[in-house]
Amino acid sequence: MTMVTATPPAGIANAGTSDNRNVLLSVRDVRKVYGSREAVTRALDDVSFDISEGEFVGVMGPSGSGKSTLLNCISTIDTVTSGNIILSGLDITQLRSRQLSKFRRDDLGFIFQDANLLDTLTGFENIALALTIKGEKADAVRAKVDSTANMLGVTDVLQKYPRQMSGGQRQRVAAARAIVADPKLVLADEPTGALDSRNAAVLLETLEVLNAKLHATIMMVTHDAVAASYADRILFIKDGKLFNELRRGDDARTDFYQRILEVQAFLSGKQGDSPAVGFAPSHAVKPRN
Ligand SMILES: Nc1ncnc2c1ncn2[C@@H]1O[C@H](COP(=O)(O)OP(=O)(O)OP(=O)(O)O)[C@@H](O)[C@H]1O
Repeated sequence: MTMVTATPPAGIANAGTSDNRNVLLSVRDVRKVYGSREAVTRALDDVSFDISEGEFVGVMGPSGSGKSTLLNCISTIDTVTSGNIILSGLDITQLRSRQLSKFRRDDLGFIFQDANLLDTLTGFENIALALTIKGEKADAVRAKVDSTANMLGVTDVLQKYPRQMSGGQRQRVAAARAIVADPKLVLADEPTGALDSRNAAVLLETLEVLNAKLHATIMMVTHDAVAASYADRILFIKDGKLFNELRRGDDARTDFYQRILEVQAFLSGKQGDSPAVGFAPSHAVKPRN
């Protein structure tokens, strides 16, 4: 295991040193190349940023820009070609298989597009699984599951099986499962992708609760500007590179949403004039009047 002290990435002033909270995650000069010879894809091309403890960060970008690759490298499902990913001082690109399993189990929580609950387990059992695997005592498991379920409004479905729950309830149970073991980082991959707008809003409010009340650090990949507007900060990726960063600051969510739409429009080529070309920290992109 390699312990590394996080330093700001070279060449990008203040890149992603999000605020004065402690840095939890440092992604440093990460490159991911698929294929070889004539069929090479640089899915990630020297990507560097930090995420602070307690931050809620969205990752956006056009299809094929490298969002899933980034998430997969951070979750250690995929390996980087070069560069480092440091979580709480631990360089996770250097972990071996047993350490990797422990890291995924103890330090990460996952929320996927489809809830990925186990069909043969009740809501309670699904949420409790991570704690049970860790060997926690039954009383502690019950107390943690009950309080997390209560916080996320799924107490009523704890005895139901996933097929007996609505899509929104399944996603909230999945959110409870992601957070119950108190992971350092929650990774969400298009968590609202399979939900209608009402259930999406409930899930996003759930993520807000995880972030604000339970101080969960969340990194969420999304195509959806509404979903992204719940985050504190958005990283935009284009062609495997960090293209821009937006911070919500004190903006109302609706104002932040408008600024996100502006960058999205530019990224998809629908707007001729760049709102802020290049990776620019903080409030670089302002809404136009
Ligand atoms: N296993 C692989 N082998 C070869 N190329 C890959 C592989 N996985 C991803 N890529 C390529 O890497 C690039 C980034 O893909 P990635 O899935 O990270 O994009 P994305 O931003 O998540 O896209 P989407 O929004 O469509 O899910 C794409 O050009 C993709 O074709």
